[in-house]
Amino acid sequence: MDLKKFIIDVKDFPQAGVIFKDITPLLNDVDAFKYVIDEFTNFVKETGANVIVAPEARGFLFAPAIAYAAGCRFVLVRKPGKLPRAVNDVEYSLEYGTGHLQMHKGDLRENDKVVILDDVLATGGTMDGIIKLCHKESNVDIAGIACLIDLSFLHDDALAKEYNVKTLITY
Ligand SMILES: O=P(O)(O)OC[C@H]1O[C@H](OP(=O)(O)OP(=O)(O)O)[C@H](O)[C@@H]1O
Ligand SMILES: Nc1ncnc2[nH]cnc12
Repeated sequence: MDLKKFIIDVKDFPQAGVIFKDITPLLNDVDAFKYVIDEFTNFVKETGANVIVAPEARGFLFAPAIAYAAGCRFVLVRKPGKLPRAVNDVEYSLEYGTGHLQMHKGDLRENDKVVILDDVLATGGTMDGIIKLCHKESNVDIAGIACLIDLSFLHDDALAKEYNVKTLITY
C-alpha cells in the first residue's frame, strides 16, 4: 500500500526548519491503519518478542493494537511527571528538543524480548533513549525496532547495523 499519501508535510512545525510529518490522515483511514497494524503485528511475531515498549504520545496510537494482535505485553515510556510509581529515567534529545523519558521500575523482566515501537525515526535520539531505558531495568533483549516513518536523512545507519529495524515509509 502507498502509505505516503496518508502523511502530510507541515513546514516549520513545531519550530522553524522542521518539516513535520503529520500522521493523522493515516489514523483517519480504516484500510491504512489496519495495514500498518497488520504489518507490525507480523514483524513482532517474526521477532518472537513478548513485550512491546512504546513512548507517548504517538507510539501509544499503534502499540496497544499491535500488542493485542501479537499477544504481547505493552510497556509505556512517558515524559516526566506522568508515571505515578518509582521510575527509571534517561535524558535524551530529538530533532526539535531535549528532555527525559521514564519507565516504571519493574515493568520489564529478566530475559524479556522487546520490540520498541514508535511513529517516527528522525535523529534516532528518542530510540537511543528508549534502548538505554530498557537496559537500565534488567537484562532484556531488544528483538526489534519498528517505526512507521523513517526520516533516513536525519540519522546514520548505526541502529540498522545493530538491530532488526522495520520501517514502512522512508523519506
Ligand atoms: O528520532 P527523534 O529525533 O528522536 O524523533 C522522533 C520522536 O519525535 C516524536 O516525538 P515527540 O517527542 O514529538 O512526542 P509526541 O509523540 O508526544 O508528539 C516522535 O513521535 C518520535 O518519538
Ligand atoms: N519531522 C518530524 N515529523 C514528525 N515527528 C517527528 N519527530 C521528530 N521529527 C519529526
